Amino acid sequence: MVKNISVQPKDIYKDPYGYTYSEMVSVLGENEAGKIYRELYSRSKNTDKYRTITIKEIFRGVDTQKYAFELSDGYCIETVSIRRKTGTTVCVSTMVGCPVGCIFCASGENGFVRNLTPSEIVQQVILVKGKVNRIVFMGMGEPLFNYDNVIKSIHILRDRKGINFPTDGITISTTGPLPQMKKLREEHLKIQLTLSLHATNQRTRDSIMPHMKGYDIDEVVQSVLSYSERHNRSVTIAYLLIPGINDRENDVKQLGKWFRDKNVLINLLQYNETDCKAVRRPNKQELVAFRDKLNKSGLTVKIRESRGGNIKAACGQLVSRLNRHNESVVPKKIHIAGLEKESSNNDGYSNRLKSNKRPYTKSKIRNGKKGESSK
Ligand SMILES: C[S@@+](CC[C@H](N)C(=O)[O-])C[C@H]1O[C@@H](n2cnc3c(N)ncnc32)[C@H](O)[C@@H]1O
Ligand code: SF4
Repeated sequence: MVKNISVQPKDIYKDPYGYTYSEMVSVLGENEAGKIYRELYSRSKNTDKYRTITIKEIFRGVDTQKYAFELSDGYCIETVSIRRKTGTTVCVSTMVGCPVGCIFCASGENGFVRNLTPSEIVQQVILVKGKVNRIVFMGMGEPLFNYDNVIKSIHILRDRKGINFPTDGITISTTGPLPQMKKLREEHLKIQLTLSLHATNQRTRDSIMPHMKGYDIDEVVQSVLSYSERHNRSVTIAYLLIPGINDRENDVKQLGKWFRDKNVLINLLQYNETDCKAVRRPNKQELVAFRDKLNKSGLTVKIRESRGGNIKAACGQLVSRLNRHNESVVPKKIHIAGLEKESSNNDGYSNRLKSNKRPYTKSKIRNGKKGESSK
């Protein structure tokens, strides 16, 4: 039972999109913010206008846990916590679904449903167990397409009167929409930035990241370099190695041309399994060979260690399985630039399965009591 709650729910929830800035700060300043959230939720769960989130299920891996959260309107999101020697990293979601529809990522398979509010983003950090020392915006959704709410959530997390989270420990990973990249460059926020590039020419990028078609690849690259220069810090280029698609000599050459002698780390990603049949996971030798070629052309490269694959918690595997009516959303087949992919239309609703089949079992975590997932 939480004592001394100085702020009543009705005072806090003024904004339908979550707490206002100062109100959120006053809640987090209570030092027991997690408990308070749960208390507020238990008082308010019968009404839809309070945008609290609640743990529906926890999937446990070795050092990785995946949280399925239920939102107040019945949608689900997933969040991952990774335990490291130095502390816990939380990988937060910014949307239900994703409009970008990258062919290799499960998060965009059912299209975009809605943006998360600042409070829904912040609550993911607070409800996760462990001492969080890194927050990465690498869960479901494209953070910069939910720009205002993501920035607001960062202001809340870093507030001195709140949990005072160091901005340095926050990373945004983005596909690089240009207007938002320009805006981000001008923010007084020294966050870490990762650009999900994944290709070295427009045609390839368009075919694997369909919604980014309108953005010139060269300008996207220049915008991340410009962020690096303005803030005098290293940026990361995420490059998902897809054999036969983006692993040619020309790709090595172009990456060298763009990033040699720049303050850039290339992060090579290995495909984590989703339903996409058009992408093959490279083996370790292929990854190492590509890394060596990049190294030879003067680039700093790291192979990203992937965790949580056994509980579908690795990059690109997070999904929102339920719609607002708690029905499964089932992907249908579409064709993108000759590449076959499982996906649905963009509204996220019309492929509802009218059956009662639910991918999640009923919550095993009730009233703070946790249990093993059935997965
Ligand atoms: C899920 S995204 C979320 C952040 C943002 N939407 C983005 O694309 O950068 C985080 C990272 O996971 C990568 N990713 C997506 N699907 C993947 C998969 N199946 N295997 C490995 N990495 C994947 C993305 O390219 C991106 O670099
Ligand atoms: S990789 Fe990122 S942008 Fe692409 S569909 Fe997944 S979440 Fe969206």
